[in-house]
Amino acid sequence: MPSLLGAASGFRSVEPAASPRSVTPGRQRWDVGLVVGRPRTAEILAAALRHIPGITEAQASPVTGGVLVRHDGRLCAADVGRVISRTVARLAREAAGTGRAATDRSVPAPQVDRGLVVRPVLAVGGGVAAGTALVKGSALTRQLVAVGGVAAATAVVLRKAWRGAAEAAGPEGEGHPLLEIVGPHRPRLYRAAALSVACQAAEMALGTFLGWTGLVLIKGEAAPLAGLGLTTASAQLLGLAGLVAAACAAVAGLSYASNLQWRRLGQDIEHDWRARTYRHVQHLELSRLEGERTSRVAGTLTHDVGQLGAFFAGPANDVLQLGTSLALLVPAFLLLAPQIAWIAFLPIPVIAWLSLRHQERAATDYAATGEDRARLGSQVINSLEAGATVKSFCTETYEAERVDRLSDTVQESSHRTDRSTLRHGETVRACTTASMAGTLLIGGRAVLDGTLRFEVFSPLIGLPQMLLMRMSRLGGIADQYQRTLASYDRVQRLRELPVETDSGEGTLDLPTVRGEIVLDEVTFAYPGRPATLDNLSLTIPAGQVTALVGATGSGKTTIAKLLMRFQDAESGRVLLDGRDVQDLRRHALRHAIGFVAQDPFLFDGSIADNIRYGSFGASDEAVVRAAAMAEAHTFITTLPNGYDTLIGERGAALSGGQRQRIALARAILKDSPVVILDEATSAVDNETEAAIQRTLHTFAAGRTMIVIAHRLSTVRNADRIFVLDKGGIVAEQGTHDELLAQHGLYASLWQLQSGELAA
Ligand SMILES: Nc1ncnc2c1ncn2[C@@H]1O[C@H](COP(=O)(O)OP(=O)(O)OP(=O)(O)O)[C@@H](O)[C@H]1O
Repeated sequence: MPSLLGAASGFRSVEPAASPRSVTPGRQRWDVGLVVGRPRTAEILAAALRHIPGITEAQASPVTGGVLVRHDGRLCAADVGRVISRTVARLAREAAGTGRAATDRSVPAPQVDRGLVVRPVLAVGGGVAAGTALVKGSALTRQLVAVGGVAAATAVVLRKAWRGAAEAAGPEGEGHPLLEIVGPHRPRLYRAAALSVACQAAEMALGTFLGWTGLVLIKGEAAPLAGLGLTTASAQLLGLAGLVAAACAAVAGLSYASNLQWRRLGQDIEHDWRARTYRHVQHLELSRLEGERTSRVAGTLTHDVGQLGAFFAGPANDVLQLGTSLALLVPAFLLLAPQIAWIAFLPIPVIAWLSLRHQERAATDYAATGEDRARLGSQVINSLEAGATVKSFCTETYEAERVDRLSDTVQESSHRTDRSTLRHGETVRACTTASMAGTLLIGGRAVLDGTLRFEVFSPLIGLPQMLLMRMSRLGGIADQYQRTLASYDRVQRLRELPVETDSGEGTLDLPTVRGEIVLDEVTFAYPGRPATLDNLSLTIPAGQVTALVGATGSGKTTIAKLLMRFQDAESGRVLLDGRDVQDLRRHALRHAIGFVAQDPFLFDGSIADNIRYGSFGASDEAVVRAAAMAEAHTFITTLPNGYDTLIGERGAALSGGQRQRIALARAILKDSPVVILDEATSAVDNETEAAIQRTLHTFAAGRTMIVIAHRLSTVRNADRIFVLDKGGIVAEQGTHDELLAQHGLYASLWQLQSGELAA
């Protein structure tokens, strides 16, 4: 284990706070305040957790303080919790400073930062020089030293902010998170930036022309215009009218063009990230996808991705305009009125420092608010989807209270964030106002003293005000920046989930697939659960109907999942026509298998669209044929719009049996050599099921069909029946008659069910 001292240097007091955010089988999310803003600490915590046997993956985010841990069956949820708490506590203790050196070789030893030596020397040298200049120098030198001090402070603060954000992007980051967000759209970013700079310059010019106009009215002339040959006051006013009109037009045109570019950039970024992230989500391993809350994933794809674009559509433009104002104004002031430059720009480092501090403090709040919102969204969707269950149990009030409680939590965390954001905004505003007053007073005194000419001071009064007004928006910008980083972190976490990859490149020629399936000593366990299948071996012959029946939870569906590679066996092999399914491309394998799940999913659309799903080129006739085979045609034709009937979300406008028949028709239309029907007709009546079996008899010819069912009448005609018991053990096998003759589990189940039927 590493000594954690190096990572945590710089802590004064550290609370070992670690609280669980969500715990699901095999996966936990925790909030660890200790790592917020401390990338190296986060790195070491993750490395330490990864060392623990049973923990398969650990990530810690220095932006949000979120720690994600995945573990296998060796650790139960409580063990993982204890391990995280203990590790965080140890990290905190070592952070407090034991004086021991880092010992873990897995974590790189801290590099000696040359800057740590050079920077203090420069700072002391600069300080001595500045002090001497202030004591012994002329008035002008003193002013210049003050301006230099302001500029240096600004540079230090901004540099720290930029580096802090870049470090927060993590060691794998290509650069600053904002540049990573922009990605391939940098050309548009540069175009938008150039237009903003031009627009800002035009605005400054406009401000100057207006200042000159005031000067002409008060003093009778503006010296710079006299140099252009405009000697009389009226000629100067006329010239200024033209200049102001031209500057106004330039500002309007450039502002329109730059805003358009920024907005386009925001939309491009949003579209790009959404498309890329959604594509990634579509290719996630099914087990990973099932481990994530749907509403959380949906929230990331909508709200968080939207936030990435929104930052560039608005605040990024503001930052650039601010930068341009600074770049133009600072030299102008230094050149024309160095006496008042320091007071005009004093708020800049102060505001930048305040913004930075606000950003650090708000990071955790934003992450927490985001999580609370995700939980609320998930609960709302769950409650709405469970409408019938809620009403049947009369739990409307209970559900409303659950949402109320979560909403209260969101409200509280939002209040906290809002309070600190507003406090920050108002502090910034107070600083800018104080500076404006200071510029007027000190500049005015300099004019009265005769050390500053009124003609010079007058046009300059308005310009810093423009800048400082803009600076008052820094609070909002820092707020948006923080939200954007938090959103980016959530998007990245989603994109870090592993996608399905093909370990083998094997393809299948569908017409030649016979469909023999062999499970050879297969063992499989879901994360954090005991083994579902324990050394299971069975052979499903090609071209026959094989049934899997048995106790609920005995692993029948799991066998189907292993065959389709929704999950992979821990040991043993699953073979299709003698080839290990892991050597085949997943798409090739899945094209060869038609699957009707226990709870089939129907999309919001027409019946025809749903049957055609996955076989998009199928003709109308083929759709009708498949529906007829699934005994669905008759009920479909009785609907007012027939095959064009819209069935609502998840097929809500159909009965359970009708939904199953649509799903069956979809699998029939796929026309694959292997078909798995997992309780595919459990919701249809006996008569319809008998009819389906008659038609499926023709369909099954030459295919391998696996039928999973609890209702034994569904499987009695199967060529072979496997009776599974708990732990995925084959308790009995044979035909219906053979199994009855064995007087075992199957026979007693049959007696029970046929007795029920007869009763
Ligand atoms: N995604 C999952 N994560 C964790 N455990 C799971 C998951 N899916 C299934 N299980 C567990 O695996 C075991 C086998 O489930 P499976 O669905 O294969 O059983 P089954 O025989 O098809 O049951 P049934 O007849 O009720 O449909 C059960 O104990 C179940 O709780």
